[in-house]
Amino acid sequence: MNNASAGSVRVRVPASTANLGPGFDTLGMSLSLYIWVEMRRAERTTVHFEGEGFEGIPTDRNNLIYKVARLVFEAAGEEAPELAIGMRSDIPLTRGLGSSASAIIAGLVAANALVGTPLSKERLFDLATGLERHPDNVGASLFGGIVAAAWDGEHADYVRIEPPRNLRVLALIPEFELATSAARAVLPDQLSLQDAVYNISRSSLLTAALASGRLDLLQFAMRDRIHQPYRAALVPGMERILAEASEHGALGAALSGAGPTLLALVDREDGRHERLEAFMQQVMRENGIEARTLWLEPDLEGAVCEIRNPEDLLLPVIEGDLS
Ligand SMILES: Nc1ncnc2c1ncn2[C@@H]1O[C@H](COP(=O)(O)OP(=O)(O)OP(=O)(O)O)[C@@H](O)[C@H]1O
Ligand SMILES: N[C@@H](CCO)C(=O)O
Repeated sequence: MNNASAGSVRVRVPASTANLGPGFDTLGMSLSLYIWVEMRRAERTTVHFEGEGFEGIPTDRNNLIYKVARLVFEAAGEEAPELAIGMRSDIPLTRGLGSSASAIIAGLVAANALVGTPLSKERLFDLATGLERHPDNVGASLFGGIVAAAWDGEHADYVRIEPPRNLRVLALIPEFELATSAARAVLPDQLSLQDAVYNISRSSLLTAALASGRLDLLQFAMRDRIHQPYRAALVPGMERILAEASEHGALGAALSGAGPTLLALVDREDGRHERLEAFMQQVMRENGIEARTLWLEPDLEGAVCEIRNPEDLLLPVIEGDLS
């Protein structure tokens, strides 16, 4: 990711799914949906969006990407400059696919490259986790693959796991938005010892199963008692899909992050993909929810700096820019 003292940088960052069922705030997996962010120093901060879905997102220094870029300049001992920021994204916002985490990672990685890469990936991970408050989505977006991570309030440790080769992902994305803050507000302050043990055992088994390619264990290991049951009322149809997806060919199913997207993990060689997709769509329809499906792969690269193609700039050339 060395892009020392670049005048202008572009990064590509994958979406992610958090929790994978029981691994609440600790397990994440990156997905083959992307945000691209271009950044250069400018006389005045501007944010330029390409594509839809950014209505209401600030286009000045209040933009999330500008704010996180400032942190990098400050950590590198530089005064934060004004920035021209351009972005394009395939990641739907506020749907449980880690849009805020991928934007944070994009801002950090792009700004770091702009200053000459003074901060390590591990330092960027700490900064990102400090902003999101949990390391699951940001870890997966930064490192790619599957990430198991823990945060002590200042520092996040992690292990990256290469996803099993046969793993494919079906995402069922409802039309409605569900803010992470709203989906966290329904969670209880305290848990019983039984529920804590239930989740620790499933989450440990799930991590070991993913690391060793034991896809046969996912159905059992992806069960959860500490967040999905409380969030079920926010996502009509979720309970039935999680309970029955395996009968239609899923290896396991979960609420993606804070929802409302639902995720089924499948074996790419299983012949029941269409049947599973039809089942999940039908349950949503029966609950009066419009939803679309996307077949995705685990992303293996995480955040990468891209060489820009001069014919394919996200940022319009702005008179007076400094590069
Ligand atoms: N590219 C972006 N630029 C600026 N702000 C963004 C961008 N992407 C997301 N955000 C901010 O993040 C918010 C969504 O964050 P939220 O945590 O609620 O959902 P999510 O990250 O999509 O899902 P989850 O965290 O459950 O996976 C948006 O409403 C917006 O304020
Ligand atoms: N682990 C987080 C992911 C959403 O950002 C949650 O489930 O609330």
